[in-house]
Amino acid sequence: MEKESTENRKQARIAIMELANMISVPMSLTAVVRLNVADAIWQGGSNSPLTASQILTRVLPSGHQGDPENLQRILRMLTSYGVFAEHLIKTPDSDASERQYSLTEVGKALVTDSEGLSYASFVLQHHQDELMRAWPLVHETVVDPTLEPFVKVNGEPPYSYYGKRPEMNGLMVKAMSGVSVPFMKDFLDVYDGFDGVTTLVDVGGSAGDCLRMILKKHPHVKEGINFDLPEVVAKAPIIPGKNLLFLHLFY
Ligand SMILES: C[S@@+](CC[C@H](N)C(=O)[O-])C[C@H]1O[C@@H](n2cnc3c(N)ncnc32)[C@H](O)[C@@H]1O
Repeated sequence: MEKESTENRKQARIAIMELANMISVPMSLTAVVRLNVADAIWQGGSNSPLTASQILTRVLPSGHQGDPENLQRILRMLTSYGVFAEHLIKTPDSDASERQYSLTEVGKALVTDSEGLSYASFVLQHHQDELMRAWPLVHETVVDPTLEPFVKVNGEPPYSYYGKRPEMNGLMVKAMSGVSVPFMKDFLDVYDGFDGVTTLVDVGGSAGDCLRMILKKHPHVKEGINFDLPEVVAKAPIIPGKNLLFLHLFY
């Protein structure tokens, strides 16, 4: 075995500490989403680097100063994971520099677009209390796989649980739209597999975004069927001029 004092061994110990503390990364991401930092920096496309104090003046109600030092700690953490770019700017009246932050391509995914969508809802959806409470039980799936952790802590499977809670159901639908709409835009630019299709079924189609976009791009598809759960299709908008069916499975 290698000697305890080798550089490799030291690096390995640091790696374990980093892994043990990994939760700080997604939780910091959730913090900036809750504070709406990405929209505050983006401001219609300017993406001008801002200090933590300047960001706070944009995200907090007037009269609330907040704690720029704590925000800066979160921003620095996420800078090391490529969400923000950090700029060291010399302050005019001293030799000191101040830290300013803009959005990287990764950070821009959190900016609300013209359709009110972004990846922010996906972040929030994944970090709701009900899901977070299930994570400490992952090891139990090895010992007894009959009940998934979510069911153990919440009493029923995720989708039926969401269905009874309009807020969770709405967040799930919004998270899916935020992820799928930009994906489908790129996908439809290159995919030609819908030629000859007249009826299309989207199984688990959520609010019907993918179906809506396909039907718009391919008018020869006359009928779309969004096959999803009752609470989900209830939130799906109608597509004018198209024969769109909303079906659901009772389980
Ligand atoms: C990960 S989401 C995918 C959403 C959508 N396809 C998209 O890409 O945006 C999975 C979808 O499956 C649906 N689903 C889950 N269980 C279902 C069931 N038993 N019958 C029909 N749909 C179901 C959920 O409501 C949800 O909309």
